[in-house]
Amino acid sequence: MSERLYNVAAEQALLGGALLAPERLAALELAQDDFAIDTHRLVFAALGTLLQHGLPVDAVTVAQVLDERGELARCGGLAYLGSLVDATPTAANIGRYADIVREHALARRLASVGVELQALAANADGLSLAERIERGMAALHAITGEVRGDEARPVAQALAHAMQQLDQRRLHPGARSGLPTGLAVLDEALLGYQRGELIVIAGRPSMGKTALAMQGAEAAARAGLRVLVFSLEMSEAQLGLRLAAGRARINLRKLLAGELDADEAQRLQLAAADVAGWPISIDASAGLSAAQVRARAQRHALRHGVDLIVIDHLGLLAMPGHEQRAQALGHASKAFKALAKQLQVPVLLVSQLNRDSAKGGQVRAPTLTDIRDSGCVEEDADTVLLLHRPGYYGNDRNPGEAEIIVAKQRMGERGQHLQCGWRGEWTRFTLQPDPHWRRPTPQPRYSGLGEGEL
Ligand SMILES: Nc1ncnc2c1ncn2[C@@H]1O[C@H](COP(=O)(O)OP(=O)(O)OP(=O)(O)O)[C@@H](O)[C@H]1O
Repeated sequence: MSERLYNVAAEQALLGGALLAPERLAALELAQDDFAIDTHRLVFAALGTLLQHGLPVDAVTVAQVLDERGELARCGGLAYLGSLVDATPTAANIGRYADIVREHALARRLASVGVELQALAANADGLSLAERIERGMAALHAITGEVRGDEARPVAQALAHAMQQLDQRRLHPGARSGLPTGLAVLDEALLGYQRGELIVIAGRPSMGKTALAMQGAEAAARAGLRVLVFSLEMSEAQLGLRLAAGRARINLRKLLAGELDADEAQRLQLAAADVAGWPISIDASAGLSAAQVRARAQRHALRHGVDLIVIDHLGLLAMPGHEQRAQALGHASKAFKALAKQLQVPVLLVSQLNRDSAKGGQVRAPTLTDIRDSGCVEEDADTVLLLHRPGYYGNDRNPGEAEIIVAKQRMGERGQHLQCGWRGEWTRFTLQPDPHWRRPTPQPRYSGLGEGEL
């Protein structure tokens, strides 16, 4: 074993400190495997037995237990235990010794994951590449979990943390607990997009699902938070342009048609420079499966860190051939919920609802039952937002009116219909519909004038 993977002196000092101040051992939450040296594991186990039975702990009593187990000679006898105590003048630094020992233990675990990764690469089990990557990521995450202390916590500890957060909120009323959504009404209703949650943004085609998700991405990025977008529908360039046009409040169609005036062109330049500085990464690979999205997100999080993930959209994910569609969608939503929890980030999942036929220019607002076609999405999501634009369907409603229906929310009121505005030319939701919108006056019918009279 490489010397970098263990530290004999720290292990000795830790055991010496434990013999001097055994009462401090319990709080250090060490395990036998944390020691690299066999002898030290035996000494630690003997110490634990004495503490468990409430018996006094010192070099002599530990030697006694080791002797009863026939392990004393292997451990260098009472002399070795005495030397551990002698070499440790005080137990004051025992916490630091424990940290060093634990860090080396994690480094050894990392090395063993390395071996596991090599075995996965060799693929003796005949798994798909995506499955092997996912298993590798899971093995690595098991270690990162230990680094961050991500294990079961007593409810008292979890509650103390939550109460602290509530206190902060009481001191700063109006402050969000989650990430900014980019829309004030939504910030208020949800208190922001919450970490660890799967948030589904659903709507019929062209309702502005991508727009709302990207407004959240923009708001997060502008606050310095790192965003990862899986764009299965649009290329990186298209999405980048859309962000810049939205930022500059420029009509995307005019931009694409090369019809910007000098002022707009300058605004676009400035906006593009601004957008280029945002911490947004876009993965626009086509045909990714849910397992691949999850594995890529985990890898990205390890390398660069991430605060928000956007997946646009569920229906475009590649589904494993052997699975029924509903089953595959169910696996996808479960994978994304697990991802949100594991990385402690909000995951915004865009999902398309079936087109509904307009009756007399009116289309009913979507409801939760409309997403039942999408497997267990409704069950797995923490929050479901349904988008509706009554004016989209060519009736006399203002096309700038939009409604965001909070159809599901785990920790808050559901069924709220949030009224806001929509500016199609910027592909953005706004606080209010455009107040200057007027229904176009119907064109006079052809009146039978002769050509010369026009
Ligand atoms: N230049 C423009 N002027 C007016 N409206 C526009 C313009 N560009 C895009 N839009 C509108 O934006 C909407 C599309 O926005 P977005 O892509 O966010 O919706 P979506 O729900 O994600 O769409 P899809 O179902 O196609 O994935 C459409 O209603 C479209 O008409």
